[in-house]
Amino acid sequence: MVHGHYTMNTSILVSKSDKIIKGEISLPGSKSESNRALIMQALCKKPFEIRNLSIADDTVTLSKILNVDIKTQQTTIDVGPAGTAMRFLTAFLSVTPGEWILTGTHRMLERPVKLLVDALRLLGADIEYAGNEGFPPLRIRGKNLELTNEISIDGSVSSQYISALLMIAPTLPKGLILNLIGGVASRPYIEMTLAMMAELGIKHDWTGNTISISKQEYQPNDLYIEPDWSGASYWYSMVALADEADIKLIGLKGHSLQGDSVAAKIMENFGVSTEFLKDGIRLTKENRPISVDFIDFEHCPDIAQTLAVTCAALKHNCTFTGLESLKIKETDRVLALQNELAKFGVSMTQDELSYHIDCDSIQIKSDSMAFINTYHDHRMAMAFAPLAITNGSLEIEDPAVTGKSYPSFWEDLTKVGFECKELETEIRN
Ligand SMILES: O=C(O)C1=C[C@@H](OP(=O)(O)O)[C@@H](O)[C@H](O)C1
Ligand SMILES: C=C(OP(=O)(O)O)C(=O)O
Repeated sequence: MVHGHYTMNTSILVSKSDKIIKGEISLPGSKSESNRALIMQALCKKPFEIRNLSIADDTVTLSKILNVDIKTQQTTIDVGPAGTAMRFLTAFLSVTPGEWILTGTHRMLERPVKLLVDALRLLGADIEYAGNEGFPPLRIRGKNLELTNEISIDGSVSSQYISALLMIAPTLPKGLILNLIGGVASRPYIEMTLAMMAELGIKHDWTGNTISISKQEYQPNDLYIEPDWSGASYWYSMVALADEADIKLIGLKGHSLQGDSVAAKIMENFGVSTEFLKDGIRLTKENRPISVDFIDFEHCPDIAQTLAVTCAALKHNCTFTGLESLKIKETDRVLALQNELAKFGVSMTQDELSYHIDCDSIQIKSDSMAFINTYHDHRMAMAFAPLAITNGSLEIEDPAVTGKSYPSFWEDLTKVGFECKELETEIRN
């Protein structure tokens, strides 16, 4: 069985002998909801429980930081590759007494935090760059933030900066008035933050571009974490690529806090029907022509790779927009997609803010054996894996990378008839 502990120098051979997928899958809890719940639990003076907390590496890391490292006053806090942990902790540690160095993986030190640091400094935070200006590592001295209660932030780069500020807002001496300028990217994630805060009694007002939160105490209330819709997107892709499919994803709901639940609507265009059941959702395949040639990912950036590979596998030309934030995630995801799709003769060309997936020179053949590089990005591995259905098999670099959000991914593939064989190889770059 393929599960869990891979070394860096492995790849995985994923094969599928037919185009039929059937089974029941229990996805991990949402990492976004989990990481918010953990921060709010740490900010709440009274205890409460979090049920179905994600098993994602990023969540395990954040939980250990909050429950062990900070409580034992460790100076160096290492978030690894977890972007939400980095951004949420930048704000959290700014109001937590102590002196902290906040750092992460090599890639984390290339992911910008300047807009968030500038905003926190305006509030009175003591943060210095311990490496390059604008990037982690950060030296943070936690204190009361008393300079002002009204600031502006550019909302077009990452919603994580805004979520980070909002979660500490009720604990600030005069609350927070946050003006969003320059647009709002990944908006559903901000709505998720506010909705989860509301579950813990925190009121807010969002009028126009201004979110106001007065000083309030988080009220304890047990939280339930819904399964991960971003992880569900790979199952939608598999169903879209199959000739025959019947997949139940346990626990998912139609009305979700997760913006990536829009996958159900987008994937309808690729012949995937979603039936909402009491205890989950059921995906089935209808063989009909694809009915979409333009998709905007501004508010669901994490499923862009899934859709790019789905289009490539189905030889469907499509235009994507809203990919700006992909360049500052686990890797430059646009570049990574361009490189890996090119291996199949699929191009992804930019025209101002649009990207065209062009499959006219495609070479996906059942006898060709592709090797997919994953660039330390869980979503590269998971987005390409469904291609085993149309390609017969493919080899994917560094299977352990999926642990960031979905550690049981390969094991779940084997449940629906994929063969996943771990291979010892040198990582090919
Ligand atoms: O707040 C969150 O949980 C997230 C917000 C999004 O980031 P951006 O707001 O930077 O797009 C998303 O891509 C990330 O995976 C999780
Ligand atoms: C972008 C992601 O995560 P983060 O920004 O939290 O590292 C992701 O999971 O796709």
